[in-house]
This record gives sequence, C-alpha cells and structure tokens, in this order.
Amino acid sequence: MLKNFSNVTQRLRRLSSQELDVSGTFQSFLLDLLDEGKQTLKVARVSVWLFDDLDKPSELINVANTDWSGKTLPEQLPTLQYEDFAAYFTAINSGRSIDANDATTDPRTCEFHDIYLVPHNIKTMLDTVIFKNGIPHGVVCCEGDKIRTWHKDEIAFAEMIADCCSRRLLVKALWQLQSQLTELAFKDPLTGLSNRRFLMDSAKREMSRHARFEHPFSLMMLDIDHFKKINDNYGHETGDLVLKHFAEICVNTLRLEDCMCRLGGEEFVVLLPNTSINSAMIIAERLRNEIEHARIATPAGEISVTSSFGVAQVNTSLPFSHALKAADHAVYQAKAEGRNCVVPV
Ligand SMILES: Nc1nc2c(ncn2[C@@H]2O[C@H](COP(=O)(O)OP(=O)(O)OP(=O)(O)O)[C@@H](O)[C@H]2O)c(=O)[nH]1
Repeated sequence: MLKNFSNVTQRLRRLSSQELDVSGTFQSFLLDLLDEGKQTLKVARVSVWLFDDLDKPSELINVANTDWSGKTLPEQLPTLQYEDFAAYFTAINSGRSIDANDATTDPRTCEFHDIYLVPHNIKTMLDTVIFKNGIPHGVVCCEGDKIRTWHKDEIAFAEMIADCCSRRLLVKALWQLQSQLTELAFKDPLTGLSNRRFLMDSAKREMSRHARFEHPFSLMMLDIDHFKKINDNYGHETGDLVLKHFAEICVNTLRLEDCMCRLGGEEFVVLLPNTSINSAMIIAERLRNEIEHARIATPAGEISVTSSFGVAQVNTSLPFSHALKAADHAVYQAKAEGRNCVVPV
C-alpha cells in the first residue's frame, strides 16, 4: 500500500505537467519519471520498453532504465523478441497490467526465469502498458528483489506512470508532425531552399528591422538563362538536378545571413541584410561568375549554366512588392542585354 499518497500524486502531477515541455529530451523526462516510480514503489529498478513497430509488435526496445548512469543511452539498446517471450508479449497486448507477485512462477513472466530473473535477482514484477492511439505501444517495468503482493494503489500508481509516458509520446509525435508541416509550408522540396511564403514573411520582418536601425537592405533576383533548353535537351529529371546543384552553388557562395529563396521554376531571390546596393552588385557579380564557371555533374554529363541578375536596394517605407517588382524588371533588362549579367535598379 502506498504511503503519503497525496504527496506522491502531487509529485506525479508536477512531472506530468512537463509532458508538454519539449525543450528537454524525451529521455530525461522518462528518467525523472522512472526515478519517481522507483522511489515511490521501493523497487530495484524501473525501465521503459517500446515496440519498434506498432503494426508488427514483435520486438520491445529498452529506451530508458533507472540503472543507466547519467542520462545517456547505452550504445546498443537491449531488446526482447516475441518468439522468445510469447506469453509476456501476449499479456502486454491484452492492455492489462501484469502484477506478477512472484515473477518466477507467474505464467506471464516465468519465461524470463533463466536468462533474466535469476541473473538479476528479480523476484517480483509490476508491468503497466503504455498506449498510443489506444493500442499497446510499450511497457513500464518495475522490478523488485523480494516477492510481494502488489496492492491496487501501487498498480494504479504504476499505471499513472505509464499514462504519463503515453501522453509524452503523443506530444512528441505531434511536435514532430508540426515541424514536418512547417518544413512543408516554408521549404521548396526540390532544392531545400525556402519558398515564396517564407520569403514574404522574412522580408516583412527584415523591412521593419532595417527601417528601425536605418541599415541598408538589398535584394537580388536571379533567373537561370535558357533553362528550357536544359529540360528539352536532357529531360526534366536532369533539369531538376541542375536546379538542385544550382541552389547549392549559390548557398555555398553567399553569406550565412543571406536568405536565398526559390520563387518558382528557375527564378530565385536572395535577401541581403545590412547590404547597400553597391555591395549587393559586388555580391551578385561574384555569384554570377561562380555560376558561369561551375560544372554541374549529371548522368547526362557535365552541364554549365549562366544566370541573369536584377539587384535592388529595398526602400523600407514602401511595400516589399515594389522592390521585388523592380528587381524583376531589372532581370528582364539583363535578359535583353544578352543574359549572364547583373543589372541594378
Ligand atoms: N526541370 C524543371 N524545370 C522547371 C521547373 N520549374 C520550371 N521549369 C522549366 O523552366 C523553364 C523556364 O523556361 P522559360 O521561362 O522559357 O525561360 P528560359 O528557358 O530559362 O529562358 P530565359 O529565362 O529567357 O533565359 C520551363 O521550361 C519550365 O518548364 C522544375 O521544377 N524543374
């Protein structure tokens, strides 16, 4: 029976309030939680095991254990296979807690007798199920070195620990999904560059920052010359490869703080913070030269491209679209002047 039940639930509530805090790692959250379980239930160790694959729950992987020193994972995580412990896996998949008072004789846990219980001096086990979308996803294992009768309070407490794990796993999955969605919303999937939406968002932020500090802010627009011929001559796949490598060449030539975005097709924009039009012209000329001399390796052989540039200093008291339109116009002028050149607004 649990002593000081209200203190215990208070501590558990404090821990579960950290479920939404994804600034710490999943690992350190689990270890804090398991330490609480170990102290409260007075057991030798508590560990968490998760199924590797929910569609095929044939392997459990040990992802946290109060025996592990510090908060680092061992190089090789211990695993359990269904074929070796069928009764145990079946019990977990039923979703019910395993209160094996005497683990060596309990039919759900006696399979561990020779390889685990005896070598580790484990006499009793209390295992509670972690769920994901209502399906068993893993287990919290509490192990003790004396046979004991698990009281219903203790089982309820261990189930609360498993529920904390379930919710933290859900939060982790939601955060992963959210960062994937953000990536999809703001990234061009082909080149990995930011997309038009990101450009417009960050331009707005840069405009107000530059207006406040009265720093110069420029942009350049660049458009690959005769790109249609690359598609026509080598095929669309090679065209895609050229776009990817073209983006890499540009990113490697530009400064880290310069933000390069793909507007669409073979048209790109680079935001140049704290840069005057004169410096922007020098940067554009350097990039133009770099692109002209690069040899892009493709299965169809080496391909080289050139690019036409329009460069503008952004007037922060006008909408950003003005600077964008002006740079676009300068690109047209660069095309009219024979391509592979830089034209200022
Ligand atoms: N492979 C590939 N091609 C694309 C992609 N997006 C646009 N394009 C192609 O890029 C080509 C752009 O052609 P145009 O706008 O005529 O321009 P251009 O051939 O580069 O000629 P100039 O700009 O006048 O030098 C079109 O054939 C588009 O189909 C893409 O994601 N992948």
